[in-house]
Amino acid sequence: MQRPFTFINCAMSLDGKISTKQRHQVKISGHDDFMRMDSLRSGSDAIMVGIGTVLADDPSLTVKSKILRDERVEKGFEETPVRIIVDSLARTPLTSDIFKKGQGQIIIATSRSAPSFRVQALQEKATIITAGEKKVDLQKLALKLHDMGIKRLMVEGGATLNWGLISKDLVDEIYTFIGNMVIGGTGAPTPVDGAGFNQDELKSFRLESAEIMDAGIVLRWSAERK
Ligand SMILES: NC(=O)C1=CN([C@@H]2O[C@H](COP(=O)(O)OP(=O)(O)OC[C@H]3O[C@@H](n4cnc5c(N)ncnc54)[C@H](O)[C@@H]3O)[C@@H](O)[C@H]2O)C=CC1
Ligand SMILES: Nc1nc(O)c(N)c(N[C@@H]2O[C@H](COP(=O)(O)O)[C@@H](O)[C@H]2O)n1
Repeated sequence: MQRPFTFINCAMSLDGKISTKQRHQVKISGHDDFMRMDSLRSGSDAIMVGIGTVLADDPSLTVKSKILRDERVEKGFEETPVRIIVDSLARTPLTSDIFKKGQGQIIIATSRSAPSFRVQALQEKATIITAGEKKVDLQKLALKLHDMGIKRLMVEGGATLNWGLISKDLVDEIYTFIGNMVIGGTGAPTPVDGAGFNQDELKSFRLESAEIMDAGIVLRWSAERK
């Protein structure tokens, strides 16, 4: 299957949470880790998030460094990589920051269950890709994105989308920044939530590097294929 090279970047607390139990955003990364993330964004054809992250954090997903934006333009790319929201029911608010900041293509991936009036409203602002019946079929979406020229895809969560991609073997690398705070809370999201694997189904990743950064550490993992 021809699909983009796909990597997840996430930041978690030392107890393995990516936001509070109320899904409030926490500044886990420090300055250097945000710069590392910005550089990963800049080097990607597209950045993907789930609708849960849009509703919780309202990210813009733009490249923040002007130097990196200028470098992209010099190489003939848009300042902002393509931004993709995985949004089965087309719930993306029309007032989202993603529509206000940055430029370039925005893709909303929906399923056939999305109400047509919502899809029509979003069509004014984004390219709509329909894949799957009840929820977005991530394998089909990956194929379509590859056909559209997206060869390097950065995924910025959240917990449910990460599970959807990893459980379908669609992830090649994971960057995990581990920060120095404890968030706690039984219901607080972790880097990968969803249904979870059974004991005999676990996916393995190989540790490629570990670097002390800010008040924490960043790990790079690559998928071990069976
Ligand atoms: N610290 C960090 O690095 C980050 C933390 N976050 C946190 O993650 C939380 C949001 O995570 P979630 O609520 O889990 O939402 P999410 O961002 O993972 O979006 C999940 C939604 O994606 C949609 N989806 C459609 N098709 C899917 C499929 N086949 N598989 C999986 N999902 C599919 C569904 O509507 C699902 O509800 C927020 O609290 C946010 O702050 C988000 C990004 C980065
Ligand atoms: N890498 C990272 N470190 C943290 O400490 C975070 N809180 C997050 N959160 C995610 O970062 C994105 C913000 O994007 P914009 O600055 O609005 O472009 C968004 O995806 C958050 O969920 N990430």
